[in-house]
Amino acid sequence: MTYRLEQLTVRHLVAGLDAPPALHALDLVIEPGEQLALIGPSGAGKTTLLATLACAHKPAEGRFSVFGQDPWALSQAARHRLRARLFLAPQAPPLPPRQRVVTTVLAARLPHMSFWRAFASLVKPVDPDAAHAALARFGLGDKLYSRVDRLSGGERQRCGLARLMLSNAEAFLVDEPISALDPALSQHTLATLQQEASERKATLVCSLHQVEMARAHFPRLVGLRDGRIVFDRPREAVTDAMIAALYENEHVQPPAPHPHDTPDRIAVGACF
Ligand SMILES: Nc1ncnc2c1ncn2[C@@H]1O[C@H](COP(=O)(O)OP(=O)(O)OP(=O)(O)O)[C@@H](O)[C@H]1O
Repeated sequence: MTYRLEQLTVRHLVAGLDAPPALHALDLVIEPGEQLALIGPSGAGKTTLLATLACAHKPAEGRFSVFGQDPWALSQAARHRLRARLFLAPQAPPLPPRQRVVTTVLAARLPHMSFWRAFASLVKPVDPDAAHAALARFGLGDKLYSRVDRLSGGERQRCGLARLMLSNAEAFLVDEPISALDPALSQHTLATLQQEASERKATLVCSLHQVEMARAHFPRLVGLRDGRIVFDRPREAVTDAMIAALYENEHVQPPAPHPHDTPDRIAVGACF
């Protein structure tokens, strides 16, 4: 299996001290090639869970295995090798602003290169065709030689996903990949990610705020709230009532009308 979490609790460090748990006693098993969406309100723990699956957070309690190994029982070098089999795509990828897109995308291959080849590739991209092909899958083929800081937020997000295409990862951990995209691009982007994962038989775990997209695209939905798994079901078994309960009381109240925005005032204003 790809992941096994048993009673896993994760805390962030705040000012050097343990904060209250961001994830509480999670039990989760993810098989190779599975595609699942993490949904839940803001602060539910989706990003923390993805980072934990990427071996970026050491759990405080419980048992955790990736490809049958406990990463935190391994040497640092072995854990590094294990991490190279995983790819975490953050919502806002930290891409070097002054770099060309081609160099940034090809950086996905750095963990698998020798030091000198990696160094040389930073000076002169070694395989621009591969970078172009990966970018083209997200509609960004024409941005190959653009500077990263000239990309829009949505383009930067897709640039991060193009990196994923060039990695050798066996598990894709993708955090809100469509948060900066319009509906048509969102559909295309999710379909591209899912197709790549299927072809490689890679595991795909994707957090989404767009619940209907999650229900439409993913066969398994995991609902998180307050750091706990509220449900973990095939999509057919997830009802509207379960979704409503997951997000209950999470709606932000609309702001009170401004005293000057009364209909009278608007009508008067409209005369000018
Ligand atoms: N670096 C951090 N340091 C301290 N606490 C953190 C840190 N990152 C997240 N948290 C806390 O952990 C909890 C889970 O946050 P997380 O970012 O995982 O939620 P999320 O479901 O991804 O939220 P969103 O949908 O808003 O991105 C929250 O209470 C959050 O305040």
